[in-house]
Amino acid sequence: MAAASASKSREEIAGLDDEQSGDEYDVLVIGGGPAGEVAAQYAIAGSDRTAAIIEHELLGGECSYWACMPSKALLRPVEVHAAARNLDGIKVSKKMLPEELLRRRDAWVKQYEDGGQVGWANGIGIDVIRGHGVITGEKTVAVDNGGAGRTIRARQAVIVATGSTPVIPEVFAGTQPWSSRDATGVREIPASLIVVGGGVVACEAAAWMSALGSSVTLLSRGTLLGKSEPFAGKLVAKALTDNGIDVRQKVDVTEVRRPVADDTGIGRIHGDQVTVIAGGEEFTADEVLVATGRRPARDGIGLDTVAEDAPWLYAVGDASGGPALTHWGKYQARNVGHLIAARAAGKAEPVVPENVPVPQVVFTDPQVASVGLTKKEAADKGLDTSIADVELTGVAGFGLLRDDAQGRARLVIDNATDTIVGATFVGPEVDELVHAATIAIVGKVPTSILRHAVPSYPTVSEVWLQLLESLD
Ligand SMILES: Cc1cc2nc3c(=O)[nH]c(=O)nc-3n(C[C@H](O)[C@H](O)[C@H](O)COP(=O)(O)OP(=O)(O)OC[C@H]3O[C@@H](n4cnc5c(N)ncnc54)[C@H](O)[C@@H]3O)c2cc1C
Ligand SMILES: NC(=O)c1ccc[n+]([C@@H]2O[C@H](COP(=O)([O-])OP(=O)(O)OC[C@H]3O[C@@H](n4cnc5c(N)ncnc54)[C@H](O)[C@@H]3O)[C@@H](O)[C@H]2O)c1
Repeated sequence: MAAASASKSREEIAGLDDEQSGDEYDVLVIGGGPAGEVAAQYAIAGSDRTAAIIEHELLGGECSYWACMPSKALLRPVEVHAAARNLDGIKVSKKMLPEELLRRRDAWVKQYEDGGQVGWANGIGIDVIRGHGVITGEKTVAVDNGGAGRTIRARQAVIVATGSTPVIPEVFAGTQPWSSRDATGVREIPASLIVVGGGVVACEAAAWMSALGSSVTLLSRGTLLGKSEPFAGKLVAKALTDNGIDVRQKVDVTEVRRPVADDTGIGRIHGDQVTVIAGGEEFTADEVLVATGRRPARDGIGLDTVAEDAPWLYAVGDASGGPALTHWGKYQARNVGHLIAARAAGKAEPVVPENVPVPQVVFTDPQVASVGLTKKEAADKGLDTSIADVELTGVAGFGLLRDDAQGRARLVIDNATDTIVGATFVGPEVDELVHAATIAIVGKVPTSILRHAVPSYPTVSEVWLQLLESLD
């Protein structure tokens, strides 16, 4: 499943097959993750324009096979198990079933086959071209598929949707640590695992690897989920610790030692025991997962051959450098697709509002569901705000969810407009709560009006009543 050879030079790729260099599409997309797929779809929808997606691995991208889908397929049973273990009237075994969990993961990643996605693309008139795409000049992309190769021209637009790659700090050089692909694609469950990082991948992966039976130590340079409201990281750290994970915060990794093995296949243990020195202490484990962020995959795709502001060149998804989230990439892709379609049809360009808030759900237990600005981000922007804080335990519907339910919610309100600019909910199953806040922010609904949005009893949404009344 490795990428088609990227080792040929751009000149070699460009000259691979002159016979096929007459290929043309209206829209060419490099990278078939969720953002690339949606951009292609919207760019040609309802027209006779043509589009092709160039993909060097699996159509569907990181999200479908190595990120969102497998991680959530693994985390959902963990959450349901915790809920069932904490509900009077239900008795369940303390044990999870690791082999069954991995089978569920395999089903959700379609056994790492992309036939379904290719069928979808072809069904809506998008061609899928296998190979590694490199921009070689104006509106021109060379495709290296390890064989003849092709040079393809775009009549209207080239969209870069190449995703992102993990950032591995220098201290891990030569130690072949696990990346998020190994954690989501786990085949050999290490008896002990060190997770380095305190962001979303680190927290989620610590949770599912612990449920699979690994003894997990999490080493975070800062506090957990440092980009969120501080209470989110605190509640998640407490829950991970209560579940037997050794959480160390504010420790820096200064040294890593490990003899590596020949077999470093995805999800296999990559070598002998690893020793990590962090915060002056020595930690030893069977494997180490590095989850220290990602960067846009923009190297080696020929962007240096063209002006980045060329009017025919677009970027969507993680490759754009915006928030690295599937739903955000798809939102960008819908906007870019609509824009390309409008330009092709000579119609007015669609208007995209400014400051659209970014939502995110971290699928730990408790979950962290947030949108827009944190209290600190609002203060940094110079906004005069009011803060509504509520313990979710005071909400009847929340208490009914499970006997151990703990959580907290916060609204950040801009006093100048009396509208919400940020919201965070932390607790089990709060994921669906956040969209109400997203709608309130996008709709700029004043809190005086929101008071007339009556939540049903006894649902968790009653937290909205308490949040708004706490402002009085
Ligand atoms: C472990 C993990 C869990 C995550 N969970 C969530 C989640 O729950 N919710 C969420 O919103 N986000 C989640 N994310 C983030 C999400 O996966 C990304 O934001 C999303 O995949 C970005 O989509 P994309 O289309 O921009 O890029 P990708 O999904 O990375 O797709 C890019 C595609 O381009 C291809 N490609 C790259 N270069 C070339 C080239 N030169 N030629 C041809 N093809 C190329 C790649 O093979 C790939 O298929 C998670 C990330 C990780 C790591
Ligand atoms: N549920 C979701 O929405 C979801 C799930 C997983 C990933 N993602 C997205 O994928 C992207 C990547 O996730 P991530 O967790 O890798 O990144 P992140 O940016 O969320 O977290 C990176 C973590 O690594 C730490 N770090 C950075 N450099 C370090 C270094 N040199 N040494 C030690 N620690 C270091 C940071 O302090 C931070 O805690 C994010 O944008 C995230 O939002 C989303």
